[in-house]
Amino acid sequence: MKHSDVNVLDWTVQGYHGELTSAQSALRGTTALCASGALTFSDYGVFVFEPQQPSNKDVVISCAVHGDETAPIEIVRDMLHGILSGDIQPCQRTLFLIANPAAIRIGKRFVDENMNRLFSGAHGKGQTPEHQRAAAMEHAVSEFFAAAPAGERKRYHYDLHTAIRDSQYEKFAVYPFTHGGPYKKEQLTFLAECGVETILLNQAPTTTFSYYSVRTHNADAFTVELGKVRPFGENDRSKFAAAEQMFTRLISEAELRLPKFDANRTKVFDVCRTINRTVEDFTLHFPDDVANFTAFKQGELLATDGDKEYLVEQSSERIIFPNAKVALGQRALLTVVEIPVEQLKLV
Ligand SMILES: O=C(O)CCC(=O)N[C@@H](CCC(=O)O)C(=O)O
Ligand SMILES: [Zn+2]
Repeated sequence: MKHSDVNVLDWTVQGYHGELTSAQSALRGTTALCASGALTFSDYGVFVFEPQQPSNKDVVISCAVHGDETAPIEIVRDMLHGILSGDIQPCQRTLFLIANPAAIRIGKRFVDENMNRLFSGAHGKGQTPEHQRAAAMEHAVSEFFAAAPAGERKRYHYDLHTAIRDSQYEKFAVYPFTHGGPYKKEQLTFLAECGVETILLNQAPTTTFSYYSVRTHNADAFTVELGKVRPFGENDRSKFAAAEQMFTRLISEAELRLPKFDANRTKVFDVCRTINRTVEDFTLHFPDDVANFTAFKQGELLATDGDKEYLVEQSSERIIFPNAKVALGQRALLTVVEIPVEQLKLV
C-alpha cells in the first residue's frame, strides 16, 4: 500500500483506535518519498517532513488539541495530502501533529480532560488518554527539534484552533507569556499576512501547547484561532485561505519575504483578568451568543463563582473565551483591554 493511497486523517483516527487493516497499519514508522524530500508517518497523527536540501527552519503545525475544531484539522490534512501529491514542495523541516484523535472521533472538544491544560508537565498528574497523548505530543516536538541539523536555526510552532463563540475579531492569536522578553515584529507581520490581525498577550505561564514550545524549546509559538467551531465540511475555507497560503509559503520558501512591520495592522489586547471556576455553582451573567471581544460597562456583573461576584473593573474591558462548563479550578473567562502596539517592547 502506498502512503498517497491513505487519507491521513482517517489513518490517524482509525489507527489510534486500532481499526486499520494490516496493510494500512504497516505504514506506521515508514517514509514516503515526495517531490522535495521525505514524509515519515512516525505515528498516528505525527508526520515529519525532512527536505532534501538543507534548511534553516523547524516548523511545527498542530491541530486538534481540541477534537471539534475542524477547520485546522482540514488545513493540516490537506497540507499533508498536498505534500504527498507533490502540489506542496516544502524546503523546511516540518512536523505536523493531529493531537487528539479520540476527541475527533466523538466530535467533542475533549474526551476526559481538556488537553490544552495538560502541557509543560501537567500531563504527569493524571492517567487519562489525554494525559498520555499530551506527553506524546511533547515527545514528538522534542524529538523533532532535537533531530535538526547543527547550526543556527529558527523554531516555530503554530497551534491551530477555532473558538467556541463568534468573535468580534474573527481570527486572532494568543501570544504566550514571554517572561519579559520582547515581542517579534516578524511574527506579528507573519500573523497579519495570515489574516490574523488581533493579538492577545498572555501575561502568565500556562499549560497550553504553544506556551510549552515557547518555554521548553525557545520557539516562536502561538495559539492561532481561525474562526468558529463547525462540523467537518461546514467550514468556509475561503476565510482561512490567507493562513493556509502563508503556512504553505513558510515551509516552501527558503527565505520568506514579508512586508515591513506596520503597527497599524495589528490590534493588541492585554489580558487583565483570569476568572477561574472554583465551585459547581458558577454562572456567567451574559448570554451564550455574546461574541468574544465584546466590551462591557464598568460595574457590570460578568460572573459569579459561588458567592464571589466578578464585576467589570475597567472601562472597555472585554470578554474572551467564556465557558461556564470548565472543570473546577480551570479558567472560565478572560477579560482583556486594548493597548497601543507602540507600548510593546518589539524587536
Ligand atoms: O473559544 C473558546 O472558549 C476556547 C478556544 C480555545 O480552545 N482556546 C485556547 C486558547 C489557548 C491559549 O490561551 O493559548 C484554549 O482555551 O485552550
Ligand atoms: Zn481550541
